Amino acid sequence: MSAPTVEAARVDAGLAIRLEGVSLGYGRHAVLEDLRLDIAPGEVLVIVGPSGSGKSTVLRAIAGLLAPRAGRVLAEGVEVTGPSSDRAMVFQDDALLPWRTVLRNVELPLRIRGVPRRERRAAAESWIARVGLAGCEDRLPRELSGGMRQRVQLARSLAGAPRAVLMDEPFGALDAQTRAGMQRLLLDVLRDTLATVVFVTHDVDEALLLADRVVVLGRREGHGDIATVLSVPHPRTPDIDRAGLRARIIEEL
Ligand SMILES: Nc1ncnc2c1ncn2[C@@H]1O[C@H](COP(=O)(O)OP(=O)(O)OP(=O)(O)O)[C@@H](O)[C@H]1O
Repeated sequence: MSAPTVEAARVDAGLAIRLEGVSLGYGRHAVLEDLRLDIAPGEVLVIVGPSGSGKSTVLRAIAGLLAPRAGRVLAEGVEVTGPSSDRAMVFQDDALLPWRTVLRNVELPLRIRGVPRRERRAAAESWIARVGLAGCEDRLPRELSGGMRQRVQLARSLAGAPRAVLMDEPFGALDAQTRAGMQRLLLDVLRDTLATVVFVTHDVDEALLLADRVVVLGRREGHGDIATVLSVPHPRTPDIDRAGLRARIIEEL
């Protein structure tokens, strides 16, 4: 049997993700209960909510890093029981391997998929150029700025052609200008990928800029620790009442 190629690794559809009555927590601490959410293939779904509302916890469950206490997380109808290269994570903290160069970090998901050396090098170089880092292939992560390291993370997560990209405050540590540049870059690269994106942020304006749909995790009176979910439709139409939508999200927080 021949080794898989980049072509074979490329997917032509985003992942459909379903949270079916999912309850999540740590030890005796319940974080969320009976969460129901359908994320459509190719959708950019942004989760906002106050600190501690469980945004990262939901993302971990979708990534297969945290098992639900009740209910199921389904990817394409199949229960998620662990991590998969189909679902790539991008973290706020720098999750690059510090001893590997930019090129070798970006190549990693392709190597894991068994893509032959020459092909994975070409794909990694093309992604590095795509995120504006051509010429930095041989640098180590510590030789890069925070914004550049996030670009490498983005390139690495997309190089493996995942069907879903799960992003946990990826731009949270960046200054305002670098952050705005990364948001533009993300919108640009997402146009060319069919991957489903689940993006966690504190920032309502970032949510409105990136999202097809925004989910607000918020605490409601009488629900104690248990958060509820509110979906705000956000069609990409020029006449959308952004101010009204923003006010509504802030009201729910
Ligand atoms: N590994 C863990 N062990 C125990 N409790 C945890 C763990 N991770 C998170 N928690 C708790 O679960 C709750 C939800 O945390 P989570 O990180 O999902 O919230 P968040 O909305 O992402 O917060 P933030 O915006 O501050 O990152 C919090 O009360 C937190 O203290």
